[in-house]
Amino acid sequence: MSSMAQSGRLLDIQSVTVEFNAFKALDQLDFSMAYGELRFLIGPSGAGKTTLLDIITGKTRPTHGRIVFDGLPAIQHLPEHQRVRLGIGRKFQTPSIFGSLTVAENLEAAISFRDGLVALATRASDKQRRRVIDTLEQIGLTPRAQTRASQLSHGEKQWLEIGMLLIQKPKLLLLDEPVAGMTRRERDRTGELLQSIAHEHAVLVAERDMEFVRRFAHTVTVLHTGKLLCEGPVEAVQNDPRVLEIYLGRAHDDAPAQGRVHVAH
Ligand SMILES: Nc1ncnc2c1ncn2[C@@H]1O[C@H](COP(=O)(O)OP(=O)(O)OP(=O)(O)O)[C@@H](O)[C@H]1O
Repeated sequence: MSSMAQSGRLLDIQSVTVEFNAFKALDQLDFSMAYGELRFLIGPSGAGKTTLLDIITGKTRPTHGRIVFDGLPAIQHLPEHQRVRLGIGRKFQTPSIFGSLTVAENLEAAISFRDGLVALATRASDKQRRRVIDTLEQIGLTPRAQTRASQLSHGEKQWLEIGMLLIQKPKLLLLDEPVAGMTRRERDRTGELLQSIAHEHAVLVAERDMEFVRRFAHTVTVLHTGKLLCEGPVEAVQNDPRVLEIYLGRAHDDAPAQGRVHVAH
């Protein structure tokens, strides 16, 4: 077992800076996550949340700094597809599912994505079928297994895509605003799903919906101007004077500021 694995750290971002021309979207950022941890990432618009996800997946390369993942000392040099193979999965806001295939067929197709193969033409093995059945159960879409993906509701499409990532067994799952556009009921089910998949997979969620964060987060990291402003349990973070200050006075939907901090559950 590697020393990273022994230390319990899956991801260790060390002093990472991302410059766009002279502008620093991330500024000497240190950030780490443990194996199987569920972490929420918040911060005002432009704080660097998406850029942080981008440097983990390899979409953006850091100007300076190092990224250690699962014991590998310098993954910042690796291209995106190699990071997928290491176990880094990402879900974007717009689902990338195959509308003409059924839910089960989408999951079958996803099994092979991580290895860079297309298995649509090949028949699923018993083991793969078992994985499809288990994943359907996990994402709550067993009754929809034979439904064409194009017929699913917005929330169901999002869960299917999460399932398509889970079936690839990522060590780290990155989600960008997973509950955007969802109904209250769908948001609740998504929160429960995220909590149920953590432990087996580490999950990092960039989120603006503060009510959702308050309900489902344990540990929260707050970014501001590309730096880590504070980190800790959600109750402490939402009352931290530095956090209140960056959101105060902003007529912003994502403000966790006064009067909105203590939302009844
Ligand atoms: N490719 C790019 N070129 C130039 N500037 C960029 C680029 N990508 C991001 N930025 C800038 O970097 C800063 C951080 O952007 P980022 O998208 O990471 O913030 P964010 O916290 O995700 O914001 P939001 O909540 O609005 O999505 C912003 O000021 C943005 O304009």
